[in-house]
This record gives sequence, C-alpha cells and structure tokens, in this order.
Amino acid sequence: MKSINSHHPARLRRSVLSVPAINARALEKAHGLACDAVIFDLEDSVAPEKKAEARENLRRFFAETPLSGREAIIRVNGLDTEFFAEDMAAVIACRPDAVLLPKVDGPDDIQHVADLLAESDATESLRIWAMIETPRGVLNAAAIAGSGRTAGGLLDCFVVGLNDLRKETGVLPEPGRTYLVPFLMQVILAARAYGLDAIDSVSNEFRVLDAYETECAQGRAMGFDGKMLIHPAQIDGANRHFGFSAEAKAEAKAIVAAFADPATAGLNVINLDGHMVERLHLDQAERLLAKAQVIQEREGKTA
Ligand SMILES: CC(C)(COP(=O)(O)OP(=O)(O)OC[C@H]1O[C@@H](n2cnc3c(N)ncnc32)[C@H](O)[C@@H]1OP(=O)(O)O)[C@@H](O)C(=O)NCCC(=O)NCCSC(=O)C[C@H](O)C(=O)O
Ligand SMILES: [Mg+2]
Repeated sequence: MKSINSHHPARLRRSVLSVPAINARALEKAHGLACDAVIFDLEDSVAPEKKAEARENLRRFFAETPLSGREAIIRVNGLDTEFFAEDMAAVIACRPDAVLLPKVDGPDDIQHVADLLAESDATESLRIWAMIETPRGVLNAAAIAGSGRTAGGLLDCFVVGLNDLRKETGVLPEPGRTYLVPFLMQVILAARAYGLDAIDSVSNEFRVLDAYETECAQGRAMGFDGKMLIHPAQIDGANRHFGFSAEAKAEAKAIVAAFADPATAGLNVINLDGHMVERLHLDQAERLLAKAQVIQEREGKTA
C-alpha cells in the first residue's frame, strides 16, 4: 500500500479553484490565475437547463485552449442524476487529469466510475477525486478511501464540501467550525490511511477575507493539503497558508544537512540545536523541500 510519503510527494494542491463551466469569462481567466489546480464545475454552479451548454464549453476549452502546467479536474453531477452519463462522456472526451464526483456516499460510487473509465480506456492518466459532503460520506470515509485500491488505484484525492454537509446535518456556519472539526478530522484520517490528498472545503467569503484567512490557517493545522476556492481573491491566502514559510524551509534544510553529515551515519536520532530529530523528520523535511521546489519553479514561471 502507498504510504503518505510515497504518494506523489511533490504534487501541489494548495489552491484548487472552482470555475463554473457555464461562465465563459471565468474559463478564460483560469489561464492567468496563480492557483495550483482548477475544478471545471458542471454541478452546483450550472443551472439544469444550461448543463449541455456547459459541457460544450468544456469540450471546446480542452480541445482549443487546455490549461497548462496545472491540474485540471472536471466536477460532474451526481451519479444518480439525469446529467451523469452525459457528463462522463464529456469527461472522457476532454481527458482532464481527474474527474471529481460530488456527494460520494460509499465505495460503490468509486468502483462504478472506475469501471466506466476502464471501459473507455481512460484509466491511464485520468484519476478520481471524491467530494465528501454527505453524512454517509463522512461515516464511510475510510471505506471510500480504501476502495481506491480495488478501483485500480484511481482514487487520488478527497475534497470536503461543507455547504452540503451543513445542509444535511443542520450544523450552523460559525467561526472556528467547532462542530464540524470531528467530521473534518475523520476525512483527513481516512485519506491519510490510504495515501490520498485531502482538500478543505470552500469558504463562501470572498470579499472580506479575515475569516477566510483564519479558516485557511485552521485547515493547514488540521493537515489538509489545500483548499477548494470559489473566487480568484482567495488564491493568494491559500497559496500562503498551504505553502511553506522561510523558517520552515530553513529548518527542513538543516535537518537534511544534519543527516547528510558523516558524523550522523548510522544514527536514527540526533540532537539538532536542542531538538530531538529522528529519521521520520528527515522524510518530512525532504517532502517539504520537494514541494517547495515545485512552488519555486511555478512562481518563477508565472512571475
Ligand atoms: C461567487 C461568484 C458568483 C462571484 O462572481 P462575481 O460577482 O462576478 O465576482 P467578481 O465581480 O468579484 O469577479 C471578479 C473577476 O473575477 C472573475 N471570477 C470570479 N469568480 C471566478 C472564478 N471562480 N474563476 C475564474 N474567474 C472568476 C470574474 O469573472 C471577474 O473577472 P473580470 O471580468 O476580469 O473582472 C463567482 O466568483 C463564482 O461563480 N464562483 C464560483 C462558484 C462555483 O464554482 N461554485 C461551485 C463550487 S462551490 C462548492 O462546490 C460547494 C461544495 O459543493 C459544498 O457543498 O460545500
Ligand atoms: Mg456540494
């Protein structure tokens, strides 16, 4: 089984922006934004009578002006909706990096989509992301995460959807997300147990960003890899909070240097300036520096 450290360690998912597939202006803007990944949404942001037009927009976008250097994900409508079959046909035609399934309730949903992808020969590069945003999804998070192994290893990432989860549970939207934290931690634990990434929920605030920044910091402290976003104004905060400070990078470099010193050969635990450091910290430091390197390369390119 993949361990947390062997799971594509340098893939960046700090800022995962949702772009409504019906919004031509937003689709065009996606090219110039500094987010790490884009979710092209066919679900909640597209009215039922506009679904066909939105799919057509995506077919054109992916054929003519595909996103470069960032992950592209298409969010389809739910498996039990009248839109799902045509959405999947569009996904298979567009060949994004991943398909995002909303409202995943259990492992069968993942298996069903893995089978569809296998039938269409789209499994070579196309991965599955799952939104955990229903009470059953949270309760079954470990089984869903584990199902990635039987579904050809295609399951790659969880994204939490707190708007739906609040709606279904009755938990109120309050600062600190007090009563939602147990659900969130369950999702992260399940993801980590099976080597998946985990993306924190959208925050609906995009004008006054104080509360949003606090939520980013909380999500990072909980262990999320990044945050799903709804507006370009949220990108900078996510990139900062889910990136690495100069201090964190310096500390990681010091750990790598300490274990590279011949004097530590054969040692599993050392004293680094009064802190106990073990080889597991070396793994963490190497992972951090690999991601930091990808960030530097990306920022160098966009600067
Ligand atoms: C929330 C919005 C409807 C706000 O739109 P608007 O009023 O147009 O915002 P601004 O005028 O401030 O926009 C400024 C410029 O930025 C562009 N823009 C805005 N949003 C996006 C975007 N998401 N991607 C790309 N570009 C964007 C505007 O076009 C303006 O450009 P310019 O013309 O050059 O000035 C809107 O932001 C929006 O629709 N956001 C996305 C909504 C969405 O995707 N919803 C689905 C995801 S949420 C979710 O999944 C919840 C989850 O399921 C759960 O259960 O929790
Ligand atoms: Mg939702």
